[in-house]
Amino acid sequence: MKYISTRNKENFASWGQAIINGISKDGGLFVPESIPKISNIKSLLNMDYRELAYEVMNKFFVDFDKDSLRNSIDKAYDEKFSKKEIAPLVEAGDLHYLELFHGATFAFKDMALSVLPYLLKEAIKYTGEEKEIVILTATSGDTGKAALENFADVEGIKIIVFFPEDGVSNIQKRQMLTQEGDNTFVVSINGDFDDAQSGVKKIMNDNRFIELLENRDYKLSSANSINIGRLVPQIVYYFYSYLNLLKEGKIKEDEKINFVVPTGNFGNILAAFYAKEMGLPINKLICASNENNVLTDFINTGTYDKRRKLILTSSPSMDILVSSNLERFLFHLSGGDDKLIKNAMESLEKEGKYEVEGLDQEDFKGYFSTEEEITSSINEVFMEHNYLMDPHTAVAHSAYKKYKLETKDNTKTVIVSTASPFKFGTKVSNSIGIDTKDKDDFSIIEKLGEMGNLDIPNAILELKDKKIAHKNNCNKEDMEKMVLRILEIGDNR
Ligand SMILES: N[C@@H](CCOP(=O)(O)O)C(=O)O
Repeated sequence: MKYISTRNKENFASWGQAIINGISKDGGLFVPESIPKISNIKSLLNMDYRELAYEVMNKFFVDFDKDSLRNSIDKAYDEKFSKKEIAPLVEAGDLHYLELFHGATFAFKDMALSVLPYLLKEAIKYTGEEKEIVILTATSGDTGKAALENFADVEGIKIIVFFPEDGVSNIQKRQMLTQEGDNTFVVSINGDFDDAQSGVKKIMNDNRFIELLENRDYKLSSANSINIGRLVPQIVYYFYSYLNLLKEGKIKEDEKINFVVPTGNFGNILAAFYAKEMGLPINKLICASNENNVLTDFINTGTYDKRRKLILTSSPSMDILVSSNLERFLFHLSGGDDKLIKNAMESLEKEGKYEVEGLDQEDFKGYFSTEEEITSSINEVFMEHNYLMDPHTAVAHSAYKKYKLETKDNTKTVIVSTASPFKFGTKVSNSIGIDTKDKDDFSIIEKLGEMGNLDIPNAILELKDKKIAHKNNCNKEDMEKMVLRILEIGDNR
């Protein structure tokens, strides 16, 4: 199977090149030339997470050596995950929560980033790439730590993470700044997530910079969801949760279900779209945003307009105005119209907006949640069902309530639960009535654990005494210089 660029179908890559490059040289994103199908979903019923991951990923990476793929999956989804199911489905009231935060860094990013290092290593073998890989990552909190943790000490790979100095939670920041591993580098930037993400994309498309690095035997790659190697593993848990409902007799064969996905960069919900296209019976995909509601507006009007101020919210992983993966979605929806995508992306770059007409977005619904609504969702679900949600999951819960009110749809619904409440202790605590005034992050978390009757993960408790290992900071304009400094390359251009 070939991977083609959303901005020029003539630019294509093998799975290995697509994973190593992360992004196409024309600035587009790699997509599979056709989305593979799984015709007999029921035949997957008794598979565990690893077996299912193999079935799904093998469809996308067809000429990946089969044993190596199985091996990569087995090594990725092991005891790093604290639940044997890897992605448990928890029932609370009439909803099911697909918990994707039981990996090493307590956010859904572990679902793909625990396997990406293995995929990348295999891609290096497959393509014969000889340069040292330098992974650039932009993060608003969760991706950064998951990428650092999973790539730490991987031979032949360096990882540099850029995060907005004031745009992540205290725990997320501490998780990143205390990261060990000689190949890991963390840089806070004086700017927001969009600055970090556009800075990384700019670097990855700067031919002179790439040449400078290549002359020093470095090759750039990405651990963000612009990399197709991030998206394919995320498709698995949509199948897994559906099959769980089926196995438990909660739905009948072929019965359609809804997923509500809190999303900023549109990667998680795009993975759900791929699952649907592969044949998973999905009714509606409900796209949940926080007050940075560009996606809600786009789904409701067909106009994508980033000309607004980025709002710092209690769900920082979604504080994004340029949602990268929408580009892939539009490409598929338009039947692969690369000209349309190129024009739309140019218009976004130059004018800050684009419009698309006549694309059938029927399967998607979009809603956003305010801070007050997030608070009341966390409170309501805790008081009624004793279930504690993090603010991102609460965004999804609150979006679902609006959907339900508007449509009266009774389809069985899964809320995609993307992070542990302990990463966002203050907001969650305040929402359930814990007084956090003058308390430090760790005493807040302890109280939250008590109230919620939940074990606090050791890796979170240990953050308190861990040494700060990274102190780099730069202006958003100086990200290239920072990369050169980290790689100890002089710039004589
Ligand atoms: N949600 C983000 C922003 C980057 O998203 P990604 O899925 O493209 O890596 C984060 O947690 O950093």
